[in-house]
Amino acid sequence: MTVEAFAPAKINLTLHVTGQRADGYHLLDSLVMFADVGDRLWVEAADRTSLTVSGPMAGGVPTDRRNLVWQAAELLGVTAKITLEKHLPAAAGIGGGSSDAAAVVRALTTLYNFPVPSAAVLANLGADVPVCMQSGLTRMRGIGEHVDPIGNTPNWPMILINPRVEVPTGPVFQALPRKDNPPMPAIPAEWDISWLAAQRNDLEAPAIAAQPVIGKVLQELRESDGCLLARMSGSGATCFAIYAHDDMRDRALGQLRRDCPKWWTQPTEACGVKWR
Ligand SMILES: C[C@](O)(CO)[C@H](O)COP(=O)(O)OP(=O)(O)OC[C@H]1O[C@@H](n2ccc(N)nc2=O)[C@H](O)[C@@H]1O
Ligand SMILES: Nc1ncnc2c1ncn2[C@@H]1O[C@H](COP(=O)(O)OP(=O)(O)OP(=O)(O)O)[C@@H](O)[C@H]1O
Repeated sequence: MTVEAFAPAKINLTLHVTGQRADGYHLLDSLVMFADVGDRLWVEAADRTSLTVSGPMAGGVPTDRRNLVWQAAELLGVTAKITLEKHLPAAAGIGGGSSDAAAVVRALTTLYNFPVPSAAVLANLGADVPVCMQSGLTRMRGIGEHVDPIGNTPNWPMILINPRVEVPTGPVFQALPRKDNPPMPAIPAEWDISWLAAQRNDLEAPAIAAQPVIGKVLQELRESDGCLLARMSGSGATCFAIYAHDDMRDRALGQLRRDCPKWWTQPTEACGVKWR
């Protein structure tokens, strides 16, 4: 039997870095959503593990045990034939590898009728893997192992945009001058985009220092008509923008594709259906 799985892009709507553990990992307070764009996977039981990677973003993605999907099978103690179709750019701050790993954990636990490992165990694969087991809006804390579902993601018209520079996560965290920044306040029951705009991504400044083109992406988005909020996701370089209306989003997208044809640009909305 082959189990098909969808690995949606993870978007950090906010990312507050609030401290650092003795082992160097940073404490986070982040509001996370999942988009309707992502990678596709097919998983079936096999005598030994194999991985085939295809798709428009397959270039440079490891096809051996360096790939997080391979490590996900190892964590569960099983072997599997995994086919991965990459649509998300790698090292992009939208959880590509982590979302793929979470999708394989979901597929293999379904296939073998295994219990899903705890968030603390899944975090050993990557700090973003526990949150990627969720499908709705989620508050993530600790280094990523504390996940609290908040509810459905509002249906905003959005753009995801990556200027095609890879940003490794570790060095961006290390370049952060202050580790003890304020956490997010309590999320009001009636929160909206202006509340979101008052929050932060603390990794934005060090990521822009490493890759100044991220500053240009944010400026282009913020200057586009109807843009209510533009911010970087994760450790970058992917940024998101939320628009007042679909037609404004579509106009901005058309303009960005004409002006910056080499950038990865995707219209998106919240991933409304569970993982499919
Ligand atoms: C920036 C985020 O994308 C926000 O969602 C995540 O915190 C990163 O999650 P991830 O890519 O799954 O991270 P990992 O693969 O576990 O860690 C990569 C590197 O990022 C740094 N790292 C990661 C997560 C965290 N809470 N603190 C850290 O300092 C560490 O130097 C680590 O060696
Ligand atoms: N399934 C995978 N897809 C993409 N890259 C992978 C995968 N598994 C391992 N990698 C390796 O992990 C590195 C980081 O890629 P990934 O897409 O996980 O980005 P990320 O920016 O760390 O995500 P996050 O938003 O969690 O910080 C890549 O450069 C690649 O070598």
